[in-house]
Amino acid sequence: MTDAYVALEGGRVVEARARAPGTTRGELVFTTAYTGYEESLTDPSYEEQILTFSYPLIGNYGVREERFESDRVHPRGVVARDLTDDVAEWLEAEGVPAVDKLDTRDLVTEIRDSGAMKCGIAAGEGVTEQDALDELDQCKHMSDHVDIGDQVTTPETVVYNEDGDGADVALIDCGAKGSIITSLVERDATVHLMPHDTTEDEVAELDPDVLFISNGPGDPENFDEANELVDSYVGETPIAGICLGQQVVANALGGETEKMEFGHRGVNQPVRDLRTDRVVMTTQNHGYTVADPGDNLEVTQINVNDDTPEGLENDELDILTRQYHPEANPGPNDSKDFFDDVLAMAEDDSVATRTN
Ligand SMILES: NC(=O)CC[C@H](N)C(=O)O
Repeated sequence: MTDAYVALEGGRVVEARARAPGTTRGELVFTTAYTGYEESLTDPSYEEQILTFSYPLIGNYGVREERFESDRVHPRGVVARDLTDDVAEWLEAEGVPAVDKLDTRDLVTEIRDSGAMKCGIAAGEGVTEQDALDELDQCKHMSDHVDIGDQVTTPETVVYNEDGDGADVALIDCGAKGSIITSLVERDATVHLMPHDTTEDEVAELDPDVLFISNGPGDPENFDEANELVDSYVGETPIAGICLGQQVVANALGGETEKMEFGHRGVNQPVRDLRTDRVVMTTQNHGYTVADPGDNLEVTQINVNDDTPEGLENDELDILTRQYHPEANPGPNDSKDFFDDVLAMAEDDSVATRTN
C-alpha cells in the first residue's frame, strides 16, 4: 500500500515509498551527481529545497561524517529511485522526510520542462494525498525566504588556523561549505568565519587581507548585508566569492541576477575559461545566475552548455569569483587553483586605494 505522496506545483500527486517519515515542503530541484550524496545532503545551499537525485541508487557506499560539509542535513526532503537503508536511517535520525520507488526520470523531465517547482511531501503510515497537497499549499517561492541567511549562518565569528602564516580571510558565512574553509586553511590562511550580517565596522576591526563571500541558499538579493560589505570594501580589500558569493558581488557592483529555469546541479558541468580557452569539469549547485555583470566585472569563464557566467574578475580592483564550486566535494578537483589565485591577490598589495 502506498505510504508516501509527492505533490507537485500544479496539483499532480505522485505515489512513492516512505523511507524517512514526515511531512515537508520545499522547492523541488534535481542533481545529476552520481556520487557525493553525503556532501550534497549537508550542503547549506540546499536549505528550503527538496533534492531529487537523478542517479538511481543513492547510499551504496554508506554514510561517513568526515564527508559532511556542515553539521546537519539541509534539504527539507529527499527523493530518489532507490535509497539504501544507511541513507534512509540517517535521514530519519535527522528528521528529514525521504521517499523512493517512484519514477525519478519522469520527475526530472517534468522539472526540466516546467522549471524548479513548489512541492509537498507526506511520508509514513496513514498519510494521505491531501497531506502532501496541504504541504504544497504552504510552500513558498525560493525568493520569498527573505531570512534564509539566518537559518544557515554561524551565530558568531569562528576562527580556523589562528596561528597560520598566510592571509587573514574574512569568510562571510551565507551558508559556507566546510570544504571552502578547508581549502583556505590547507593553504595556511587564517579563516575568520563571520555571520552573514556582519557590519562594515566589524570587518574593519579585523582588517582582513581578503573579503570572501561564501556560497549559500536562496535568492542572492536576500543577502543585503553581504551586498553592503562588498560595496564598502570594493577597491580597498581583495574580494572573492563562490556561487551565491559571485551573485552577491555582481549585484553589489551594479550587475543583476535572475532565477534560472531549473538551474545547474551536478558534478560534470563544463566551463570554458575565455582567456585560456581551457575547459574544466565543475561541480555546481545553483538556481540563480548573473544575468548582467554590470560595467565593473569581466566575464572570464562561461558554462559551455548555456553560456551563463561562471567566472567574474576585475584585475585592477582584485575581484575574483566563481559560480561553480572550486572546492569540489562532491565532484572534480580541476579548479582548486582558484584558492591559490584568491590568496595571491592577498599578497599583492597593488589593489587601488578607495577614493570615495
Ligand atoms: N551553491 C550556492 O551558493 C547557490 C547559490 C544560490 N542559492 C542559487 O541557487 O543560485
